[in-house]
Amino acid sequence: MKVTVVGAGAVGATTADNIARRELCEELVLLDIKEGLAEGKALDMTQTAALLGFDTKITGSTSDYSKTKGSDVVVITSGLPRKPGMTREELIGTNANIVKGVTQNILQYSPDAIIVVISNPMDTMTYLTLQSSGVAKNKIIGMGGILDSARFKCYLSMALNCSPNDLNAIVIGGHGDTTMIPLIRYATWNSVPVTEFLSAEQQQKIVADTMVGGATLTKLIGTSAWYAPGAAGAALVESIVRDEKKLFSCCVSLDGEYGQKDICLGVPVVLGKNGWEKIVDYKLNGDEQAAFNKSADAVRNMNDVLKML
Ligand SMILES: NC(=O)C1=CN([C@@H]2O[C@H](COP(=O)(O)OP(=O)(O)OC[C@H]3O[C@@H](n4cnc5c(N)ncnc54)[C@H](O)[C@@H]3O)[C@@H](O)[C@H]2O)C=CC1
Ligand SMILES: O=C([O-])CC(=O)C(=O)O
Repeated sequence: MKVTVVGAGAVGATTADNIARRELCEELVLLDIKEGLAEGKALDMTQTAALLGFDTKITGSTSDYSKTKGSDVVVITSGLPRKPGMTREELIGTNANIVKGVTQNILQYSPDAIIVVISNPMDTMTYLTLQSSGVAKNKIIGMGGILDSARFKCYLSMALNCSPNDLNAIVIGGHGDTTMIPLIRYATWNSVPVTEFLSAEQQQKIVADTMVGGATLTKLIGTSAWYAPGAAGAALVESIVRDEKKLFSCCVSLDGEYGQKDICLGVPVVLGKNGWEKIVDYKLNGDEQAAFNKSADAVRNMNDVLKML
C-alpha cells in the first residue's frame, strides 16, 4: 500500500506520523510547497523508526508529484488553518484554490486513489474535490465527523467520569461551529443511553462544548488543533487500507440520503477498501432532521461561494 499526505504542517505531519507508527502502508509520501519542510519532516519521522520499531518507508518532496505515483490513498491537509476568532468558513478563499490544484496534481499520478479531504472549510472542500475531479463519489471522503465524535466522547467521558473507550457517540451534519449535530439521544455508555445519567443541563453543555471543540482549541493554542485531527485522519486511512469496514461519521456525497442531495455532509458510513461503501440510515427524530436540514442549508450557502471565486 502507498499513502500520500499533502501538506506537511501540523495536521499533515501528525497524520503521517500516526500512519507510519501503525505501519498502515509500506510507502508513505509527504508533500508541501514550503521548501524543505516535507523532506525534513519525512527524514525526522524516518529517524523514529529505530526507536518505535516500524518499517514504513517515508519520503518527502516539495513539488515532485511523480513521487506520489500509484498512491492508494491521498490525504489532503494543505491550506491555511484558522486563527482565534475566525470561523473555518473564512478560509474558503485561499483554501479552495489550494485544494483544487493539489487534487489535479494528485490525479495526474494516482487516478485511482481514494482521497481524504481535511482542509477547511472541509464540507465545501470535499464538495469541491468531488465536483472538480470527476472521481467516483465513494472515493472522496471528508474528515470531520470522526474528530467531532471523538471530542463528543471526550466531553461525555469527563461528565460521566468514565473511559471514552466505553462510549458510543456520533456527530453528524457539517463540520462547523454551528452546523454539527452531536446525536446525544443515540449516545450510550456500554449500551445504556447516556441521557439516563446526565441532567438536561449537562447534556446541553456537552453538546455545546462539542460543537465549538475546534474553536476552543484554536483560542487556547493560537492556531487550530492537530493531535486529534491527525489521529482521526489516520483512523480513516486505517479502515480503508485494512478494509476494516468500520463505521465512522464522514463527509460524503448525498443523493437523497437523509433527505439531501447535491451536497457533501457528515453521515454514518462504512469505510473499507473501496472508500465509503455504505451510508447507514439512522432514524432521526423531527428536531434532529430539522437540524440536519439547517446544517445542509448553511453548507450549501458555502458551496455557492465557490462559484464566485
Ligand atoms: N477537517 C478537520 O477536522 C480539520 C481540518 N483542519 C484544517 O487542515 C488544514 C491544515 O491545518 P494545519 O496543518 O494546522 O496547517 P499548517 O499551516 O500547519 O499546515 C498547512 C500546510 O499546507 C502547506 N501548503 C499550502 N499550500 C500548499 C500546496 N499548494 N501544496 C502543498 N502544500 C501546501 C503549507 O506550506 C503548510 O505547511 C487547515 O485548513 C485546517 O483548517 C485542521 C484540523 C482539523
Ligand atoms: O477548528 C479548526 O479550525 C480546525 C478543525 O476543523 C478542528 O479542529 O475541528
